Amino acid sequence: MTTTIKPASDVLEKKEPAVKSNKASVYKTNQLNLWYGSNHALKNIDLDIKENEVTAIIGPSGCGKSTFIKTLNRMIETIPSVKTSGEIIYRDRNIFSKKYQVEELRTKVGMVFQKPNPFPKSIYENIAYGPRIHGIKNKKTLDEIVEKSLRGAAIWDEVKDRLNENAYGLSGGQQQRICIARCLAIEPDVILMDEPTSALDPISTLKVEELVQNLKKEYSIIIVTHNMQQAARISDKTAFFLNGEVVEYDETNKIFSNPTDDRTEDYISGRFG
Ligand SMILES: Nc1ncnc2c1ncn2[C@@H]1O[C@H](COP(=O)(O)OP(=O)(O)OP(=O)(O)O)[C@@H](O)[C@H]1O
Repeated sequence: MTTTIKPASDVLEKKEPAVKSNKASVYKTNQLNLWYGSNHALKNIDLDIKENEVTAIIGPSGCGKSTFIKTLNRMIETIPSVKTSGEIIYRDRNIFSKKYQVEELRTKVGMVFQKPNPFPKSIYENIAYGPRIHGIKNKKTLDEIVEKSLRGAAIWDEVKDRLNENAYGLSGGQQQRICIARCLAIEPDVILMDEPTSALDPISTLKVEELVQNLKKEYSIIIVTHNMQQAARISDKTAFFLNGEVVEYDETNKIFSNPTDDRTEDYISGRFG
């Protein structure tokens, strides 16, 4: 019997990037580091985040999830002790470049926070506020934007007859969808969500999760969550952060069914965190 010896090129394992996709990138981070004073909170983060997907950021408390997501829209730079190195490329431009105006970035990248934070204004004014700031004054146009945004956030039917009431009179879950509608009103490209359902009851959580799934047809969504079932349910890709590093970044199915790194396995199976 003869044995065929394969050429070395066939035998050597080709090193492929963990996440392959033909979709365009919305964000690419290259060797991103961030320090709060001497605390090295983000370490050499290289992530390629694709458009029209839901990307979940998971990991134990203090691993840098919120820091990372806030860095993506430059919210973090308001903290005086913060220093960064590396690049964040958003649609082909480095957002750390001195020429990049933060206001421009914020029109493209909306953010939804852990606690619903509507303005103490009417439901209508909450949504019309952003477009007004961007110079839209025509009442009919504003009416259309308000309706479209509230429909987009799956809350139109619940509030259409009370648009002039204060948004504070809504439930927490409704307020969070108002905040999402407020975000949609400026027609962003990306929506960043920092634990958007952690203050909500299970039914409101489900509504927001369904909404996120629908929104990815038009937007790219990056969501920080402590809830691993949520990450598994709604995201396409998952990045597992630990001590400021990305341990593993891959298709969500892969991360939750067959992770490559033992630390990912330990975390998702509840052995720590
Ligand atoms: N404003 C700040 N000033 C100084 N250090 C901070 C600040 N915010 C976060 N840190 C530190 O940066 C590290 C990462 O914190 P971060 O809030 O990003 O973690 P996280 O993964 O979002 O945690 P959690 O799940 O508890 O919200 C921690 O060591 C934290 O103490």
